[in-house]
Amino acid sequence: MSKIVVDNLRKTYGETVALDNISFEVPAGEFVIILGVSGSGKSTLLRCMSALTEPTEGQVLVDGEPMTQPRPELAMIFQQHNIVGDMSAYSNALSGGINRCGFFESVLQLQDTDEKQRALEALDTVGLLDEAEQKARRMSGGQQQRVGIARALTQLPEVLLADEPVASLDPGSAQDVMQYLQRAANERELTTFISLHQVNIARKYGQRFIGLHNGQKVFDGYREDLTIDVIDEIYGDIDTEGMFVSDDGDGTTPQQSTNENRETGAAP
Ligand SMILES: Nc1ncnc2c1ncn2[C@@H]1O[C@H](COP(=O)(O)OP(=O)(O)OP(=O)(O)O)[C@@H](O)[C@H]1O
Repeated sequence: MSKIVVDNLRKTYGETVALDNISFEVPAGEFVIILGVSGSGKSTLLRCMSALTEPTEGQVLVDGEPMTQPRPELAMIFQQHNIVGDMSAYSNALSGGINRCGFFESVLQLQDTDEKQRALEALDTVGLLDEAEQKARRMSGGQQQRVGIARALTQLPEVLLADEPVASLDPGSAQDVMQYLQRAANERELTTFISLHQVNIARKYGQRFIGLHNGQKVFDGYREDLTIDVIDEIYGDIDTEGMFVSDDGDGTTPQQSTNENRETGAAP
């Protein structure tokens, strides 16, 4: 588990201000959702946190250490999961340990038993142990994303950063992937950051929420504070109606219940 400090992070691309002096602290083990519309700066924030992108100003500290280059303790999961289709789920998961063994050792799968055990445990965490030998390209989009999560877990990270991990999935697969991310974070006590644009999924799984709008942090709080007014501020002029429509199990949308709760004064 690692504590994260984001300190006055600013990133510009020419005239475009992708991140505008973002600061927050996240204690070890928290499950954080970064919310915002396309272009609000979510990917840039995650990329700066993992040192894949160099900030223009400011810094990210992991347990007090500035992030100046990518480190294996921080694993990144992408929307397009970047797994190798011709390799099995197991081989993809095993490749997450490449930082601990040499390139050729990894390509030739000469890892030791511990490494192989880690890959199998990671597949187990994401519910794919029975599919370990399945070629990744024969798997569904949701399963492929879970292979991507297993590969990240084999890295043995302390921090998991997932950039829109469910954006290209159908609603059912999106819920599955979120459940497995939550399970992985809980079982392995990971500090977790997931960027999403779907409010309903964010509310269902998030513990803490950071809202970005035009590169600025407009919200930082917990579920009970994520009111409809806050959501309006994060999403601006965009109609959020469609972002709430999904299977949450009780037949009401979070937007409805938030409105109802506001009227009755109850917590959402
Ligand atoms: N490499 C880059 N070069 C130039 N501009 C960029 C680059 N990366 C991001 N931007 C700009 O920075 C702003 C924030 O982009 P970013 O991708 O971080 O947003 P986002 O919320 O992740 O959006 P999306 O969900 O569409 O990826 C946007 O205006 C985007 O066009």
